[in-house]
Amino acid sequence: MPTILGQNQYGKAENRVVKITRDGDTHHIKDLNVSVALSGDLEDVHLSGSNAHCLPTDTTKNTVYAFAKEYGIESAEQFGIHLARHFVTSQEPIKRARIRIEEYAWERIETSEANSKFIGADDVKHSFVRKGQETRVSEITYDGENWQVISGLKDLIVMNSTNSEFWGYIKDKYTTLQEAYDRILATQVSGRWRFNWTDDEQRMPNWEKSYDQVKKHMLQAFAETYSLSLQQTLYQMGSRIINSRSEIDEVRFSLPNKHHFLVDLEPFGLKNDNEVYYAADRPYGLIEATILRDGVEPQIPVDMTNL
Ligand SMILES: O=c1[nH]c(=O)c2[nH]c(=O)[nH]c2[nH]1
Repeated sequence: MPTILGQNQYGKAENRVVKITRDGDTHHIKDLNVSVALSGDLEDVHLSGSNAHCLPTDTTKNTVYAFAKEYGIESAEQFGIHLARHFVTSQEPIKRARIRIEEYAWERIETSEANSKFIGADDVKHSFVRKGQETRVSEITYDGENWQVISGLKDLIVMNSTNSEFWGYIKDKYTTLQEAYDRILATQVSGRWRFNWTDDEQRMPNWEKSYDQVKKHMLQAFAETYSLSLQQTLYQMGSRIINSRSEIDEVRFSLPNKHHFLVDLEPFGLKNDNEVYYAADRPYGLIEATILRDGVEPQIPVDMTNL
């Protein structure tokens, strides 16, 4: 039976591009997920195996990253218009380009009072929390005598666009990681904290206020820590909570290291001055630890995902 080729399109989907614009020590983020779909005179590619009309999907990916550097990302729409026009006007066989973009919005983390005196500003100029609510979780257990209350959150995404280094680690024959003296540090916080309240109904913590304060201290510690590893940042976040909230004795964090790799733009004659990053989703480093008030026994389960 004869067959014909119907509608077809191709391109690289979900190019995760993060552009940091540095205005002195004030940084701005644009964080996009860009999908390219091209169509045109592509019958031969499908029917005869000739790739003479095929602009590789790999090239469409490189174009997204190179354009982020060359033209910047003013808005998703402007960036999409630029890309679509480029593909259609620069390659004869390409007649139509569809650029789909998801944008993730970030807002600045407000600084603590002590730090604002120190830096003379109300927010940390390179620390961001992704917009959109985290999920708040809690687990309450009662055995007829004692209560155990564990609260927490998941999917709180944060980023420092500077003040993060990672070097001085073990190097064996499988180590290829380059030491980093100025990298992006980003994570999706999953945290649980245990209250020391067990039975006194008169002295119950104010759960709502406690949650807001814990989240605030956690974010401030993330923003204000000059990080030599995510492990060190995690410990600072936990101890800031224990030290500022007397109702909490134990904190556990599970922090995926959301890697941002600098894109090599040299092949296109462009210098990437810590501006354009590829935001990888997997694999990721996973850093987990419990921080305890001195003298207390750990009770938060190690595998928090069941919580
Ligand atoms: O903060 C980090 N901690 C690590 O243990 C680690 N390992 C790695 O490859 N990168 C990083 N970053």
